[in-house]
Amino acid sequence: MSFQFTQAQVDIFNREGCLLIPDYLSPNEVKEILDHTNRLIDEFDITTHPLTKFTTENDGDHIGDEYFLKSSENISFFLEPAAFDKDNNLIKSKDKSINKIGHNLLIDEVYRKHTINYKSKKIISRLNYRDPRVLQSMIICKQPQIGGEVPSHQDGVFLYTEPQSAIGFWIALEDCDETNGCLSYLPGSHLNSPIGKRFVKAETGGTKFIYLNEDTEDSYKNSSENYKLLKCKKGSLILINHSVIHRSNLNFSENSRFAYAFHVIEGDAIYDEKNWLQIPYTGGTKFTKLYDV
Ligand SMILES: O=C(O)CCC(=O)C(=O)O
Ligand SMILES: [Fe+2]
Repeated sequence: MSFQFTQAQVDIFNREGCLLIPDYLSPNEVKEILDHTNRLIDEFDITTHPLTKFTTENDGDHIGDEYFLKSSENISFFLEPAAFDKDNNLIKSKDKSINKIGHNLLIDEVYRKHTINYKSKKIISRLNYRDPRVLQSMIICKQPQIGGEVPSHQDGVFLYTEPQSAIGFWIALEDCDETNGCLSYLPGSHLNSPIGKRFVKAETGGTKFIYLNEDTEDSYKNSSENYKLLKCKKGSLILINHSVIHRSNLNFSENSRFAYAFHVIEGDAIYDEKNWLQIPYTGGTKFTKLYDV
């Protein structure tokens, strides 16, 4: 067990808000996740997917909201809007039409073992988490040519705890650079950017934002030359602080940009019922432990 996570890396992460760790996964481990993901995509029946069948008469928004909210407990497939024409016909092959798969991949043994293990335990315990819980897990596809931009944001908006505690583990499954939409971030922005808004369940069903801090909202729009690019090789891990401002560009290359990401929170932080992501369906009251304390 040779994986090291040093105090020097902790210091960079605390200063920058993001940290790149090359070779977190071996080429064989990356291949295992990619092969498995491609198998799931092969088995996925897009013709019966609720979001390919809706028409304006049968309330696609409502079906979409339901499907999204329930994905907290299962393996759901989210489709790339640009894979459809204006009449909602699929214009890309199935494997090129998926935007994201989530949000609880831990029910699958392959994703689970690459999430809960001695390496993530070493990182999270060095960062002084007491009772780390895995809140969500997903494959992000960023398809060639249509994989859209992820606008500037803070993860604490979507994974809101008091005090803030979310941390992203983002693992490149393919090489990433500026042509296929690698991540980029505003160095140190987590140190002076209180969470700008919260993504919550709306009373009427669906989701909405509650605005908290306009200055942070303004700094999301900061000019792109201040963003630092996180170009990396497949197998790299990028840690993302809850408050750091980060984004990714659209993918205008011929290659996809698959990544596996999971987010962890502190189990004893307040996680209230306003948050979009809840686990009412599994009968549990708490998210999965990253490790047994
Ligand atoms: O994969 C991307 O482009 C964005 C990912 C992201 O923002 C995250 O995992 O927090
Ligand atoms: Fe993010």
